[in-house]
Amino acid sequence: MDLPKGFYGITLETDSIGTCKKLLNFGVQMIQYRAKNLSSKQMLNECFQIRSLTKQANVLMIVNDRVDIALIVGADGVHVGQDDIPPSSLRKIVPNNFIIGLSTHSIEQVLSPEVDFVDYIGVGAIFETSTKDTVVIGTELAKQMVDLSKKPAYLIGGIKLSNIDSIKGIGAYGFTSISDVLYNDYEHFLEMIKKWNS
Ligand SMILES: Cc1ncc(COP(=O)(O)OP(=O)(O)O)c(N)n1
Ligand SMILES: Cc1ncsc1CCOP(=O)(O)O
Ligand SMILES: [Mg+2]
Repeated sequence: MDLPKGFYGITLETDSIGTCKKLLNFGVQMIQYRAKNLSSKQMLNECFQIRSLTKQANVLMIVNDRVDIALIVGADGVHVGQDDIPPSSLRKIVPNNFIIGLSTHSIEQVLSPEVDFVDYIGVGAIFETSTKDTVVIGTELAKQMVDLSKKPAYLIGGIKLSNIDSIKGIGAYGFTSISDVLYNDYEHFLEMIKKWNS
């Protein structure tokens, strides 16, 4: 399956199953399981449930950080950060066609040879966010990164209905938004998608 253009969903750690179901009801085509504070056993249990839900819906499932869990549950891919196992090493243990995503925060990271081993990059954080303590790069640097990227880029970080107009000009392949999508209703999500596509 091709990587979906536009929205890429990410679950909320406090209710991974509920937020996965919400994203599925919204019609999201790719969902990342993201939990930073659970035990491996809890994560595995949740990932088995999310694999079953996403499989039924024919939706791509990506696991954040944990390639071991992704492989055990039969997820479609893994998303890693700059301090995780590098994509070139991951490729040695994952099946063919396994999706690998990599977070990037600078031009140097976008031009790194590691990007040759990934299917997409994450670019951010674009704006301030309370979801993660992270560097904020702003829209100008994000545009330069997207322009230089050989791979599809998803924008992330502080993206909301109220600021989505200001990121459209970046020309990214897609975007993700955790809190603004998951703390609001379907109408809000539809408005966001409408603005992104306009
Ligand atoms: C699509 C996407 N882009 C970036 C990230 C952030 O990943 P990372 O830098 O590893 O931070 P954590 O999500 O692990 O806190 C992402 N998860 N997804
Ligand atoms: C995981 C992550 N990586 C960079 S910013 C971020 C959090 C994005 O969450 P929100 O959409 O709620 O700002
Ligand atoms: Mg990570």
